[in-house]
Amino acid sequence: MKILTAAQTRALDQATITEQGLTSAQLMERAAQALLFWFYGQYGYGRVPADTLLLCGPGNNGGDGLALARLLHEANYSVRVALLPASRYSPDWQHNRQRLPAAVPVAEISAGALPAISADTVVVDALFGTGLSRPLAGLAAAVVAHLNQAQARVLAVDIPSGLFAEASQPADSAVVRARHTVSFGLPKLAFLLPQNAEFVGEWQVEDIELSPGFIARTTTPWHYTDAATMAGQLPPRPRFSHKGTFGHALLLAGSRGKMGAAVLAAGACLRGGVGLLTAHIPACGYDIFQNSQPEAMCLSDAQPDHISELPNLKPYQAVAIGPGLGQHAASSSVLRQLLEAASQPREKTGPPLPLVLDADALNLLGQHRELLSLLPENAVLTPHPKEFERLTEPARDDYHRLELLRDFAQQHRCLVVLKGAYTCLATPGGELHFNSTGNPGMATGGSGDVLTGLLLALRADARLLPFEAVRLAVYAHGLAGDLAAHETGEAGLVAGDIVRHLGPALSRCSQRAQNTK
Ligand SMILES: NC(=O)C1=CN([C@@H]2O[C@H](COP(=O)(O)OP(=O)(O)OC[C@H]3O[C@@H](n4cnc5c(N)ncnc54)[C@H](OP(=O)(O)O)[C@@H]3O)[C@@H](O)[C@H]2O)[C@H](O)CC1
Ligand SMILES: [K+]
Repeated sequence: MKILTAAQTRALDQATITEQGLTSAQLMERAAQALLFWFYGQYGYGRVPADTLLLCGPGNNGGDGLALARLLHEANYSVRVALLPASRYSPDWQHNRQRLPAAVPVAEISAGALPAISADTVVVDALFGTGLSRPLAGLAAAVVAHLNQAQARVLAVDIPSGLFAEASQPADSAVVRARHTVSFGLPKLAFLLPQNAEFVGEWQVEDIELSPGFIARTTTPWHYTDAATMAGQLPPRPRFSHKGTFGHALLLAGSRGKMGAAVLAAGACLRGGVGLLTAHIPACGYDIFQNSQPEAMCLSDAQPDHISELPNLKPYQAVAIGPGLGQHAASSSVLRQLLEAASQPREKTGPPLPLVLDADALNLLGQHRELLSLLPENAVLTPHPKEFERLTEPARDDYHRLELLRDFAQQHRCLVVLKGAYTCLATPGGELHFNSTGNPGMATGGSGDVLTGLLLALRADARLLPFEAVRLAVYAHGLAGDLAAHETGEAGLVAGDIVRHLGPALSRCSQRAQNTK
């Protein structure tokens, strides 16, 4: 699914109207119907809230609010409308103002007459949408402050008022703190950034049949990976396949006290469908590893507590390094040797050896930035924001972090998985793909090691292109976490639960699953 700018969204509106032979008021009616269904979903037919207040601005966002007020009134909700005065109202606002039944109370907001809002009022925030052209000030800001103070349940129409769709607003500007946001057609970039979570609340996108042709023609760096994107992305295993078909992966992981990271990554790699897995681990971990991962082969390092040797890379189709590695100088030297070896083309024309770098491998890269120039094309890096900062610089805000991320992936021609609530995959071509799966239960030790193992398995599978493999791994990892949380709850979820659910998660992304549905 694409994510468009506010300006592109306006053009999308126009294209939809033209292509489908609609009036703009008819498109607005679709938006209002979608909002009505949200109310039905929340309150059913019999349990309507005692007091629903619609705050309506002067543009089409306010027009949506006015249309919704009519529909709610017709559905026997007790509604009242408060209008923000302006010198100009959009034509569709005027149309819906006229259609509002006289029985619905309407008041004009003024500084001395802010609408009454109690904690029991359900408030629809239809003040400003994607037409916001500057931070809120004056009366509009006063209304928002008044609303936020009331702690009422707020539904934002399209986007919380005062929030820009794809840029930061000044730190102290007024923005509605919504509990729910119902948006139309496509998600907005703003919804995916942690700095906006307090405003956006729970969000959902409702289909109002916006022009698919226009969306397909429109270019954007931002994408949202959802179930529809991922259906059929994992190719079926051919009947006459053998373990060599799916690649032999090498995992360099573990140090004294951190062998669990190696075990979890290995478990994920095996559940990710790899043909063969060899783990190279410090000698202290040999029994631990062999006992817990009998399906994997194990190479023991000469050093008891950390990795100091790079095995011969010839047998392997992909290598991951980092989980539980530690930051010993000898392990740093192994990382350097690995990068040097991987940056040489394997065969004369073939692609470089697929690499996955995680955890301490990233910290070591941050300490030795000269190594960045050795990264082979399409190397996969999986930093969380702090690790990413060590590779680049502190970000001013979440939008700036996205710029740094995009630049880094383009400059080093690598695939960067910036981990978070909406994990963002940056490609060498400058695209940013936000992931939709996952839950806060996955914010627990070992969860990243599981992702590394799964990435290793899918990068070893030569049937998948580098970007496809990484996007699939990120999505399936989050989905496995979601499936696991159904059983354990979020608090009770541990990384091993994610490993156990990788199989079902991957099969939801497989072609066979799609065909049999
Ligand atoms: N496909 C869709 O997404 C659909 C969206 N719909 C809804 O339409 C809005 C966008 O409507 P638009 O009229 O473009 O914009 P707004 O309603 O957000 O507001 C525009 C008016 O507000 C003024 N404005 C802007 N910023 C401020 C501010 N800081 N303070 C005061 N006034 C402001 C602006 O005036 P200008 O001076 O900037 O010209 C306009 O008067 C979208 O969000 C959806 O809710 C459709 O209904 C269906 C399809
Ligand atoms: K709004």
